[in-house]
Amino acid sequence: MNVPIRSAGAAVEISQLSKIYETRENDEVVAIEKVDLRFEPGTFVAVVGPSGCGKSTLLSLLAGLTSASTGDIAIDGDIIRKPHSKIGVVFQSDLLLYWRTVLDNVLLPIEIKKLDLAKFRVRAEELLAQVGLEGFGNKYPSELSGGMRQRVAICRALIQEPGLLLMDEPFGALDALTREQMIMDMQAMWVRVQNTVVFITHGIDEAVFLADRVLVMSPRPGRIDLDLKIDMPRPRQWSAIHENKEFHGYVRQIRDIFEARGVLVAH
Ligand SMILES: Nc1ncnc2c1ncn2[C@@H]1O[C@H](COP(=O)(O)OP(=O)(O)OP(=O)(O)O)[C@@H](O)[C@H]1O
Repeated sequence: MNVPIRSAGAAVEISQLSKIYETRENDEVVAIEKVDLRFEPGTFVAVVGPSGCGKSTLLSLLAGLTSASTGDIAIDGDIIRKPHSKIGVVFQSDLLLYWRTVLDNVLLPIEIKKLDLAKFRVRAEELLAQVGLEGFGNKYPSELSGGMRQRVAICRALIQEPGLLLMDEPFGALDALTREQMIMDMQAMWVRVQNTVVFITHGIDEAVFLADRVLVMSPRPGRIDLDLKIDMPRPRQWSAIHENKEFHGYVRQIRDIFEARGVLVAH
């Protein structure tokens, strides 16, 4: 029996969310300050902002890996205080276990939760096939390229059909050509799965290319400076995007915010 690939996107409600870290010197670092956001189910949200503005903190709060200082986050009405099966996470580093095969890495969350492995094996194989890794299930991570390993990490995050997929600079460690391919594949994957995605990146171009909404965060303490709706039809073509006037208009708006804030952005 085939396990459906499409997950129902989760609704996300963030209310008055703040995170204050205490340093070893007993100083307080306000990483996120009173953020209110709502993501409709099935929205692709990209988050950009200067280094240290609190992007990873926001993601970690959404993942239930860090506790909030004030406010809360609800996923389909459930308040998140710890990791949740409706949430999948992909980090910059693939974090695969080198002694497990590709298939066993994808199935790791199922094994940990003691769910029916046989049922999820079919889904794992389908997911691998969809990201171009058909027949790679028995390989080990060391036999794969960086881009292939990151695809495996994405399959692992999707294995439980999470309504919310969190991605923290997932293509940041890849070379330029692999990154372009991954951006196109990410679009294709998301069009199929249609879950809610929060995608953190330093790349304004990949944010605008992939997202329905781009959130621009201010320098610390992180607040939302701009909430930009990206109204471009899909599928979007990476090779043609740089000739697209609408694309440039969105990129310009984001750069203007950064420049007004004195944040340097690469050209
Ligand atoms: N565990 C911690 N203890 C103290 N301060 C922290 C801790 N984690 C993060 N910070 C501080 O909180 C702020 C936000 O950090 P965060 O990693 O969320 O930023 P970021 O936008 O993801 O940065 P980058 O783009 O460089 O990855 C920074 O000033 C950072 O030094």
